[in-house]
Amino acid sequence: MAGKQNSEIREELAAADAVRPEAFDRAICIRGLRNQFGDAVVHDGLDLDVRSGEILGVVGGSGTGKSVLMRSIIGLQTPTAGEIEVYGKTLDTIADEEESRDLRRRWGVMFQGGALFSTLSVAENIQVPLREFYPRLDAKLLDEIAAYKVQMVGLPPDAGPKYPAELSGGMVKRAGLARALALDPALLFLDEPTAGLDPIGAAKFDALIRELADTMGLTVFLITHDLDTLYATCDRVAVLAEKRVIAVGTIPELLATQHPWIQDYFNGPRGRAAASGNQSAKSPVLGGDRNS
Ligand SMILES: Nc1ncnc2c1ncn2[C@@H]1O[C@H](COP(=O)(O)OP(=O)(O)OP(=O)(O)O)[C@@H](O)[C@H]1O
Repeated sequence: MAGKQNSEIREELAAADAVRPEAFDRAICIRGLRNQFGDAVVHDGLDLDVRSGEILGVVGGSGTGKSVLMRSIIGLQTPTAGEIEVYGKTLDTIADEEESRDLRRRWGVMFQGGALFSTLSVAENIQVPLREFYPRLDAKLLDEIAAYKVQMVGLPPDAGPKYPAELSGGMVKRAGLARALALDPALLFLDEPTAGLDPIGAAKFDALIRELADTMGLTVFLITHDLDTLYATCDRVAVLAEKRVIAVGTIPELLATQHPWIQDYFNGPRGRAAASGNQSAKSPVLGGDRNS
């Protein structure tokens, strides 16, 4: 019976491909975005394209609206004005609930700090989006998928039954990533994934993101303050300042611009240290101590 249900679900999935990410050169297209809270204008005339298959780093000073931008894209924040398309669809104008669900299951989100449910085990956390989108999946398959995701992010198998409070900071991040990957998304949003990790743990996490993105063909929207992460993982970087994206490109391209914030950011002492560290450790080592 369970097998029949699961095969039916797979057939439904194949049939319900209203959104086909592989058909789009640009995963995300934003034009004229404005976000305003009371008198405070956070974004004004913000344009940004995220290319399919790239890891795009998003940087900017504190309060420049990186998280608000991410929340706007995934529909948690209704913009004051402007247009946001994800795989050619605009979330707030999709009338059909099925189509909206189809779009939302194409992305996974890892919020700042992991945002795991503290009363659920790691495996149960991973199963939350699966239960939401596929309520008829049976318990055995849910457990199998959770175990696979645990392995995929480099957690030991015994991490599945553990609760977030029993995990190290690095393991919490990996569990958050596993949950974000639960639905096999095409698009992954990461909000400061390495914040709070020690440099070795952060480097391992960077390598994990790069490896997963390459093997799964993911498009990644990655908010970070971590210069090492930019050098280790990102194909391009978008810079938020002056209420919009002032520049987007590879790090060498950004370095060629004369904008003072960009120069301070990449050519300041930390930027130079990250650049030289990137030269001497081009490919951080995967694996090793999986507790970090
Ligand atoms: N729901 C809200 N209501 C009012 N103001 C908000 C709301 N959400 C965000 N803001 C404001 O929008 C601005 C941008 O916030 P956001 O969290 O996007 O910044 P950020 O660039 O991600 O900052 P950080 O790097 O410090 O995380 C801040 O001034 C914040 O106080």
